[in-house]
This record gives sequence, C-alpha cells and structure tokens, in this order.
Amino acid sequence: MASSSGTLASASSNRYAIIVAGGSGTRMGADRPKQFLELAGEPVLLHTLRRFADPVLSVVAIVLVLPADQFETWAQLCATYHIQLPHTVVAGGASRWASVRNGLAELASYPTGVVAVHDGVRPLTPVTVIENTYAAAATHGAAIAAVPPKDSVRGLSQQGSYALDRSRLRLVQTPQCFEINLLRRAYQLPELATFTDDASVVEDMHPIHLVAGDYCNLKITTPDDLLLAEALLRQQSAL
Ligand SMILES: Nc1ccn([C@@H]2O[C@H](COP(=O)(O)OP(=O)(O)OP(=O)(O)O)[C@@H](O)[C@H]2O)c(=O)n1
Ligand SMILES: C[C@](O)(CO)[C@H](O)COP(=O)(O)O
Repeated sequence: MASSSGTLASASSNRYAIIVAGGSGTRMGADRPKQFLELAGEPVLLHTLRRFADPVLSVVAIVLVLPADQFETWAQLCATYHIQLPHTVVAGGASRWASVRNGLAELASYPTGVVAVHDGVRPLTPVTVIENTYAAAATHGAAIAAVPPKDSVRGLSQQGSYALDRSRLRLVQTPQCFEINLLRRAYQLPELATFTDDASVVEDMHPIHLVAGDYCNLKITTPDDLLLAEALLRQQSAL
C-alpha cells in the first residue's frame, strides 16, 4: 500500500514504540507519578515496557518518555527491579502531544517503518492487540485499538441530555500505530486544544483504521483503576 509519504509500508516494516510516561498523574493523587506506582509488585511502567519488548513483536527501538525531573527515579527502579529491557529515555513536555513529539524526534534516524504510540499507564495491553495494530498500520498507514461502549451513552444539551446510538461509537485505547513518516508530518503541525490522542493529530491527513482493542486494556487514571488492574493482572498470570 502506498503510504501518505509515498513509501511502501509492508508487514515486514521495522517496528518502533514510543511509550509516553511524561505525565504527573494529578487524578491519581499519589505521592509519585502513577507510572511509577507498584502494580502486583512491580512498577506500572515496567509491566508496559515488558509487553512491547516481547520478542514476538520484533520491535527494534523502544523510546520511553519520562518527566524531565524523573530520570533518576526511573534509573533507581531499573536498578531495583533489574530492568534490562533495551530502551532509550527522553524528556517529556507540557502535554501528551509534546511528549509524543519528543519521543518521535528520538527516532529521527529511522527512515521508514511503523511506530506505535502507547500510554505508559496501560500495562495490561494484550500482545495480540499490539501485534494486530502494528500489522493494520503496515497495511492502512494508521491504525488504533478501540472497543465498543458497553453502557448506554447520552450527550449533554442545554435542555438536559439525549440518547446517543452507541453502535456508532467506540472507546479509544492505545496502542495507536502509524507509518512513521505520516506521524512525523502530523506532529510538525501546531498543537490544537482538541487533540486527545495521536489519531486526532493524524486524522485530517489520513483515515484512521480501527482494530479490536480489549476491555482489559485499562488506562490507570484513578486509584480504582489500580485495584482493577491488579486483579486482572493476577488473573492473567494464573492462566
Ligand atoms: N505531559 C504529558 C502528559 C501525559 N503523558 C502520558 O500520557 C498518558 C495518558 O495521560 P494521562 O492518563 O492523562 O496521564 P497524566 O497526565 O499523568 O494524568 P493526569 O491527567 O491525571 O494528570 C500517560 O501515560 C502519561 O504519562 C505524557 O507523556 N506527557
Ligand atoms: C490516548 C488515550 O489514552 C486514548 O484513550 C486518552 O485519550 C488519553 O487521555 P487523557 O486525557 O490523557 O486521560
């Protein structure tokens, strides 16, 4: 398939990953950014990193984006938990968008391939979801994981609220995978307040293909998510 940059993407394209963990975790309200909190005995971010380092995926470069003042924290965690999974660390920015942009700059020497952007605080992503999203992006140029809502949904209006057709809605997750030159071009444009993820940065340039995500692919946002993640992880380990 011809990508927007005119290069060919293929199932054998080089794969890269940018794991964004540059946030401060205000909604978690913990004494540290939530990516460093313990989940089943190990830092959240280690669980996430391990998923992308799975040899099955053949990811050739992993970039971890961390808050600029937390490099030492991560170095200490690497020593404590004997983390030897290959990765490069770069400083994040004031927003998720700025953190992704910094991560992408670290991959400047790679001319072609597919890059996954993933939240460092999604530690339970099944490797099959990651594989399927990379593969779909190699074919379609841009692919993201998403799931249908399980609940009824309503929109808000000045009069109150109104029912929405949930069959037309999807809940967006990460990973979000892109032909790398497409993502580079999208991240050269100015940041908009409407950006909530990478798909929203890219979508004016290229259609976004949806891949089946997973309800277990939680984003750790508030303390209850950590409890749920712990239970899910223990169940996965027992299988
Ligand atoms: N400046 C930022 C902000 C967010 N992120 C990352 O983007 C992901 C999703 O963001 P979110 O869950 O909102 O994390 P925080 O910004 O840390 O949380 P909060 O909004 O509660 O402060 C997280 O892995 C977070 O570390 C980032 O790399 N750089
Ligand atoms: C990228 C994301 O995880 C997709 O669901 C989400 O948009 C991040 O949102 P947040 O505002 O940073 O919680």
